[in-house]
Amino acid sequence: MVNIPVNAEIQAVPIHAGSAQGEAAGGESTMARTPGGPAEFDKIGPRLKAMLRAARYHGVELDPNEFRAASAVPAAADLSQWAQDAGMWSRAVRIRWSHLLRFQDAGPVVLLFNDGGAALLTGASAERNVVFLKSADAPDDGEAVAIDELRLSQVWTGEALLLRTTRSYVAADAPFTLRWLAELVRLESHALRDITIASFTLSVLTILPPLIVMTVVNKVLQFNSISTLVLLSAVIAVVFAYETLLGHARRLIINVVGARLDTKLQLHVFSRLLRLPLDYFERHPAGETMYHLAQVYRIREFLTGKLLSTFLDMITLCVLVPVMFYINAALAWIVLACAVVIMLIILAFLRPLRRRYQRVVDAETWKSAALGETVVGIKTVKALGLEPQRKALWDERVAESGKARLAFGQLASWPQTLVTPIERVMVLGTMLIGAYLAMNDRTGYMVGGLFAFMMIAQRVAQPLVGLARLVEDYEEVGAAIGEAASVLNRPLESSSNSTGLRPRLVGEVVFSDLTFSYIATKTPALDRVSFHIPAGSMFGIVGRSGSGKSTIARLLQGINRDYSGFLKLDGVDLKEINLRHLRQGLGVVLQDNFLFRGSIRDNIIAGRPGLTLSDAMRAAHLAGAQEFIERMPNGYDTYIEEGSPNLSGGQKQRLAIARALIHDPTILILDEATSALDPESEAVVSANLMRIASGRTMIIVSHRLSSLTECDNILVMDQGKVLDVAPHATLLERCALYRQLWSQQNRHLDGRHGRPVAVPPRLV
Ligand SMILES: Nc1ncnc2c1ncn2[C@@H]1O[C@H](COP(=O)(O)OP(=O)(O)OP(=O)(O)O)[C@@H](O)[C@H]1O
Repeated sequence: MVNIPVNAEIQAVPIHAGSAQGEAAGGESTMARTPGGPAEFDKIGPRLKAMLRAARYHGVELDPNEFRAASAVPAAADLSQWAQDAGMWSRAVRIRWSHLLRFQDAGPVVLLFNDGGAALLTGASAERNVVFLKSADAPDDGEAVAIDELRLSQVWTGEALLLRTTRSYVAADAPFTLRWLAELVRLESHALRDITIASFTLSVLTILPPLIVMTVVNKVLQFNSISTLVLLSAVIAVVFAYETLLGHARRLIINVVGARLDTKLQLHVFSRLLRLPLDYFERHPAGETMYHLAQVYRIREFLTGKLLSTFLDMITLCVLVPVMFYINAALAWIVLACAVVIMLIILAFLRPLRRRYQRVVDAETWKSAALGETVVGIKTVKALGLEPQRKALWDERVAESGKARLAFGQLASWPQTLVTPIERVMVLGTMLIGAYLAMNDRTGYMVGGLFAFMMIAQRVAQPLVGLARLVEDYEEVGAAIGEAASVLNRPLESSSNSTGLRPRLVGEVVFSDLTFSYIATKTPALDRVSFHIPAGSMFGIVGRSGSGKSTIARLLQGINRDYSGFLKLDGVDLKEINLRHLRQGLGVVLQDNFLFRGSIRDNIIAGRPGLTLSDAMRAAHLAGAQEFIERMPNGYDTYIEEGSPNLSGGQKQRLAIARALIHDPTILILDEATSALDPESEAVVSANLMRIASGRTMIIVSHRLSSLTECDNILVMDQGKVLDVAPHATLLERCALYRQLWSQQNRHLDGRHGRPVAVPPRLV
């Protein structure tokens, strides 16, 4: 690693050969991949450190756990990708000394060193011919060291990483609006420029055939000029060949632009969807969300289809309209007048059409919600024989949407009906008037001109009508943008995944005077709740149904953050902690856990980087799942379908526990995780609880008091308030509600219905 002495003027830079290599290889790659354990600043290698500091200067907190290295020593490209993934603008560049001298007041630039180290370039002085470097380890207020070209060249690879916050609207946090879409299109300006040039050229070429026809009629036919005919044939052949090639190239570019826009839109939509708060998904049916998001495809089709083709048609118009006036001004005015009338008709229908279309959107939303709900709840539908009711609901929703579509279609056909005769007048009317004018023309040139005009008028009519229709289509797309925005523009879970503190988590939890109410509820779910969970302890939460147990677990996961009072994790306010960092330190097992389609191994690893089969086996062993997995035909490669129908409830639950344990979380929350298990499965999980708990804070929410007796402390909740916190034995003595719950659950073991005699299961 290159050590840059603090408070030193120009001096030799000592190099500890190999040390950084080792640190980078050992420190970065293992830390970056260590399951769960948040990488600590001190333990990561110099290149990551330098990047963290440079990003911090721009207000962005990079996460070392998200760094993906292709090689042991982090390469410039990987580092740059890391910053880009966090939403920053970053480039890995190879630059010369003379360029370094230009970084006088820019933000820090990361310079990579030959030995795997790195430093921050914080400024430069062209007069003194030095740059100012700071070691990645130097304190924030430490002075930078002036280094000259010779000394830097001994250690520097010539590579630098430039970073800044992105200024583009096409950023992950930007709202989904027309402006955002326009910016998305603008980013394709090179391709659009090429398309425009090609279209303009093609438009110019379209003038030639009518002019040639005019010449053939006026000159060749009238004067029998064979040589002119031959020349015109040659021109036509060249024009056609050129037109064909250019048309092909234009289609190719349009295709590429379309695919790129499509990809960007889809990536953006999905990344925003994932960052919506859980609250949103709890309040909106899955079908509704999916329908709204499906509207994004209509927007994309509009952008790359109608909008683009109308834009190209406009180029054609700009070229053809002057030619039309050149050939015959009177006829040209007739065409323009017709176009204006068409435009007025379509504009008159816009408002009523918008209203009817809104009804279609509403009906479709309800229809999709019913479909989604039925698919998600199909087990309940079948079990309770609710098919007729669901069918009746579906029939009703389909009828409503059919009615709305019919009403819209009927109204939408009116402008079409009114526009068609005017379109005909535009073409045929001009022909008749043109023929009349030609008959009275004494020059003899009018006939050829009329042919040419007819050919051009046909080409002009289409774009003019298309332009009018674009306004109508825009209404629909405006509605589609509104629908997609109604999902995508909700407040996100955190302003950005790249902000917030990333403290080292130990597992101490403190609730102090915390009050929380769910939206649109009157009574608080938690009312001035205060308690303390020491790091590494086992903490139980009990209480009647609705007393606020799961709400405590939700707040700990940062699902809801709008509470009053304090919730601190290792002394840091939870609201200040980076959400992704927080959840990486947590493991959560719920009563009903969703397993994804894929192998058992994939489900346990759940796509976390750097984890292998042996990590999955270790977690499965800890969760008591190893034995049944090994008995399965394909062991860890056994395929699980969506919703895991081929696993029992107990097996599913143990897999979920293994999945929560694989990244070695600092805090493990079991929210009614064993409540629905059969006694045998529960016994297996309980038997492993102590082993699972070792080295971490365990929070167990449970109705079954017998599974909490080994806890260091048990919190008794009632109607959102803390009733008591104490170990099992103490609670039995002093907490009436706890005693009552205990005796209710163990009545069968105690004939006297009084003092508990049940022996809780031993946890081993
Ligand atoms: N998403 C939500 N939106 C609105 N209110 C909610 C929501 N979740 C819970 N509540 C309300 O908050 C209160 C506490 O609920 P919570 O789920 O925390 O209780 P609990 O003790 O875990 O209950 P149970 O043991 O039945 O799971 C209840 O009155 C419940 O109706």
